[in-house]
Amino acid sequence: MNAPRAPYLMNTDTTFDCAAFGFDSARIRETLSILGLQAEHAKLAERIRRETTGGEAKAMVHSCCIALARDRGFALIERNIGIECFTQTWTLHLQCYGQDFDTPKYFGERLAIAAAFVRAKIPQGLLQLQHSLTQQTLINNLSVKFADDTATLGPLIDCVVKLTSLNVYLSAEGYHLPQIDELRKALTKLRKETSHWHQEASTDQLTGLMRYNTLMEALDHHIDIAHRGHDGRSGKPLCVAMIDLDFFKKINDTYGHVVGDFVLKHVAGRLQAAVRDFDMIGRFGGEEFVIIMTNTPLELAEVIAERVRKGVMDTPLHLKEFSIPITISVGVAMLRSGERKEALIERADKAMYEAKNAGRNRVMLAKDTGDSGTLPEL
Ligand SMILES: Nc1nc2c(ncn2[C@@H]2O[C@H](COP(=O)(O)OP(=O)(O)OP(=O)(O)O)[C@@H](O)[C@H]2O)c(=O)[nH]1
Repeated sequence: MNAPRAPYLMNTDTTFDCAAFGFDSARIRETLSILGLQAEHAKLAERIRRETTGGEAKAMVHSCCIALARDRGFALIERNIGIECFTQTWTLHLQCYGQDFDTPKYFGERLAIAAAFVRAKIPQGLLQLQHSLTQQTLINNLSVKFADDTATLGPLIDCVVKLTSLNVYLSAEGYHLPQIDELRKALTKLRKETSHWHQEASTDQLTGLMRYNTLMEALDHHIDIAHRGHDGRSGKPLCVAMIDLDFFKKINDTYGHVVGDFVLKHVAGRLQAAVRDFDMIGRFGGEEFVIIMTNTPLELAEVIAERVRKGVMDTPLHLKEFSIPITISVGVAMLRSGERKEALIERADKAMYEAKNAGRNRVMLAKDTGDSGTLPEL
């Protein structure tokens, strides 16, 4: 006889797929082996069905239910599952007691029942109590039936205890999966929120570029990498470009502060379009930006800075009837051996002011940078 399906699972989307609960055939075998359940127990279970549960299942469930009803959680079964459904399922399980206990179907159904209990918000203890009452009733019945035949009674009781262990174990596992799923969902949500807040905290609201603090942290980090493992001569080249908009005050004065903000946003976009994917751009403050170029010798940094300058110059901002020409002045400096970020930024800033003094809209290199390709000594 095939094990009938538990009634209160019929209207759910629950499958009896025990693989979904992490039970493949190897784990089923392992579980049975740990619990000491073997082929002989199939025969013993069949005897138990014949002697007791086959004909007395209904009466057994009825007496167990009286005991179970004393538990406060029982009201939840009444409300969320329905007593008839619950007792029907229990009766069916008793009628098929231990049948096919070594099959994925047996495992899947018990795991799914526990999951249905979780969904119905019924405490795990109640399901465990149900198993324990079943065991007790079975042992009582068998003890009465085989009072004079302890040789038969012993293995039957052993079989009941082992099958109860299996059922209790499966109900605990079935309870954990939805709980782990919930935890996983909560964790994913938390991770998303954290990454959102991290993004918010590290991004300049107006331009979408890195904020000053994040930019400086990144610079510190990459300077460490550039210095690390070298003997003062063989570190990886790192360059920074300090960028300042030309006559930005005039733009503000002419078109207003709001348009000035649009210009800053527009320039940020141009900078991003002109650099390489791995270059880092941040807003240094007001109308100043910084590009960090890792693993980049000075000649290459100059080429990139020139591309950035041209990109901004060639793309005026079109806003309503206005076409606002924008230019930038850029100072580029390459990290020297042992140099910290403050000194590096200062040299790039100085070069940028030289670009301003030389007529603006140009790129100037910090003079004392030394040979490109290696970190020059101080
Ligand atoms: N719209 C807008 N303006 C800003 C912002 N931050 C700074 N500014 C303005 O940027 C202008 C910078 O002006 P200055 O430092 O005189 O420099 P400049 O006019 O660009 O001239 P040079 O740098 O010498 O070419 C000031 O008017 C600031 O008010 C901002 O977030 N939005």
